[in-house]
Amino acid sequence: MSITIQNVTKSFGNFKALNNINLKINSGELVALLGPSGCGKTSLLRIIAGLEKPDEGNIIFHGEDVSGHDVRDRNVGFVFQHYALFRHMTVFDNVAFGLRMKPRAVRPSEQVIKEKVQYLLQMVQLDWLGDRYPEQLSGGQRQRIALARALAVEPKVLLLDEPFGALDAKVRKELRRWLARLHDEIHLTSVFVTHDQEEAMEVSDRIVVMNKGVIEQVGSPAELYDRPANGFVYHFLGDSNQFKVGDKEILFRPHEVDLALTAQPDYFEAETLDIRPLGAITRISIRPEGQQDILEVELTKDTGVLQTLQRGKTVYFKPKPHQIAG
Ligand SMILES: Nc1ncnc2c1ncn2[C@@H]1O[C@H](COP(=O)(O)OP(=O)(O)OP(=O)(O)O)[C@@H](O)[C@H]1O
Repeated sequence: MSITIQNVTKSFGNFKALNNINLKINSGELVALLGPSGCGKTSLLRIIAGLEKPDEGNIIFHGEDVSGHDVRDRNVGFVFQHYALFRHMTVFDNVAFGLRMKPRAVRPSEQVIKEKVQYLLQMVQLDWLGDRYPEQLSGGQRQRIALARALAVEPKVLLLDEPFGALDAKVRKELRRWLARLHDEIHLTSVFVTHDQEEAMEVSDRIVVMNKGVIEQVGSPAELYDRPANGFVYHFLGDSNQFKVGDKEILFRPHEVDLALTAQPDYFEAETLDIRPLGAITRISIRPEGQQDILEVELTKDTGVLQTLQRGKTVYFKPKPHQIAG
């Protein structure tokens, strides 16, 4: 099921939360809406779902304009960050809920429901938890059950709003890898809201970078990282340094620098402020001669210069600046 978003605009009072959004999401794609708080990600997701009406514009599911359709008729599954499971129901009953609520004419038999719920619980790898109640689960398990519940009614589109936002960093990482693998298996058209660039890069086929109600750029994680359309995308997609050379500012990422212990042509002098081994990489903070701003440099831990580099000592650096289009 492809999704086309056409000229969508939405205001709350005088505030334009979405300004003429156009986007095509291909069938089976996993797309992240990425941007800072308040940029309009959730509003766009709610408009796709039919939970919110745009002031202008259309939502088209696989060639059919669903703009006038109610949320119930759009066949979308949701997982929200705080989308609580029903507390008084077991895990099994939570997942079965949507199927049991179907109109009698299309409702599957209890036997079919049972098989389906078992299958879904296996898919989220929690089939041994069917008899438990939500409060007896960890946060990560609850989110997986919420996903199984969303998938039970065989939605055509899956919408996830910061589904792992409330979890600790390690569980979050595990769950997003698991989600990416699951998506590889079932290929359900999915849209996923996050403000975390690492999450977006790790999970999605394409990323939509949003800012202040508009789309800044759409592309694969590698495209956005290597060829950002503007400074906003560049800064949002990873750590960056700004360095003044004369009256020009150059931008580069921490790994886009060479360090040397002796003066070389095209290298700038700096003071070594800090050296932090972080596992596979070592992060070095340096302050260029005559400047206030501190620059971050990242080298792989076996880089030769690290053998002799010392805090407080002079170092020479050569940025490999990034080209930003536009
Ligand atoms: N129901 C509403 N009434 C008034 N303003 C709203 C409403 N919903 C959203 N907004 C405003 O619209 C803007 C976009 O909100 P939205 O929730 O879409 O942003 P977001 O990118 O999802 O942000 P976050 O990451 O913080 O959830 C925000 O400035 C928000 O305050």
